[in-house]
Amino acid sequence: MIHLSHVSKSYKTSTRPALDDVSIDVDKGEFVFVIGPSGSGKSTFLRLVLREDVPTSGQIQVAGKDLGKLRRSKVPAHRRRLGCVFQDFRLLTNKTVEQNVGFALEVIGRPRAAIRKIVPEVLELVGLEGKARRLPHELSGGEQQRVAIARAFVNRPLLLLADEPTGNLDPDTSADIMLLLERINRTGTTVLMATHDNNIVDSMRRRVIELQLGKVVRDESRGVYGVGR
Ligand SMILES: Nc1ncnc2c1ncn2[C@@H]1O[C@H](COP(=O)(O)OP(=O)(O)OP(=O)(O)O)[C@@H](O)[C@H]1O
Repeated sequence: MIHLSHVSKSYKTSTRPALDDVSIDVDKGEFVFVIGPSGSGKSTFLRLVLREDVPTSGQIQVAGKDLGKLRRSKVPAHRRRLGCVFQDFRLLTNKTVEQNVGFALEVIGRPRAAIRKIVPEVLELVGLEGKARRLPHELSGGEQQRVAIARAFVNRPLLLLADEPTGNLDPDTSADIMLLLERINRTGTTVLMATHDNNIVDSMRRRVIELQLGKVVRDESRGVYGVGR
């Protein structure tokens, strides 16, 4: 699903590379945590997979596509095949829950009748039935993240990228969000999640890729966050 081969990324204004000769393979259906201290390159990794930025050297393939060969005009289509969830939810504040989710279908040209059918199904999946008409500010943080997950998942993406999705949530709400991401993973969607949350990583025992100063220092199946961090 994701294949990185000797990928390095240097930002113009930085002295050391944000990613330094990183080679990683993630298979379809895996659930992978990307951990590491602040500045270790986690977000950079996710941004390269999303093709929000390009590597300085090395090759990246996502879902069979070589991103280095992807024409600029095909980048939006590539991004739409992936789902993304962020720490700060990034909902459209003036749109209701159902409009936020429906919008993801509108932009890919799904007919109105299909949108009317699919949106309630996805809202039920994330446990937000009954809240479709609310605006984001009328929801708790955990509910807002559920909307963001519903929006990311409504196109049934092959891959869901989550950058610190529980970063703004309390432990109980975070655990609920993780149950939801697990459920999405069980549908066959590959999940790649950057996190600082040691409790979540330790309780889920999934693959852990640890970055330090832009290098992979650990890649373990059924890993833990690590001692003393
Ligand atoms: N747009 C940018 N321009 C210059 N340097 C950048 C840019 N984005 C990130 N960096 C640098 O690249 C390195 C990796 O940053 P990145 O955001 O990928 O780390 P991270 O592991 O996601 O950190 P955090 O956990 O704090 O989100 C850092 O040294 C950072 O300062």
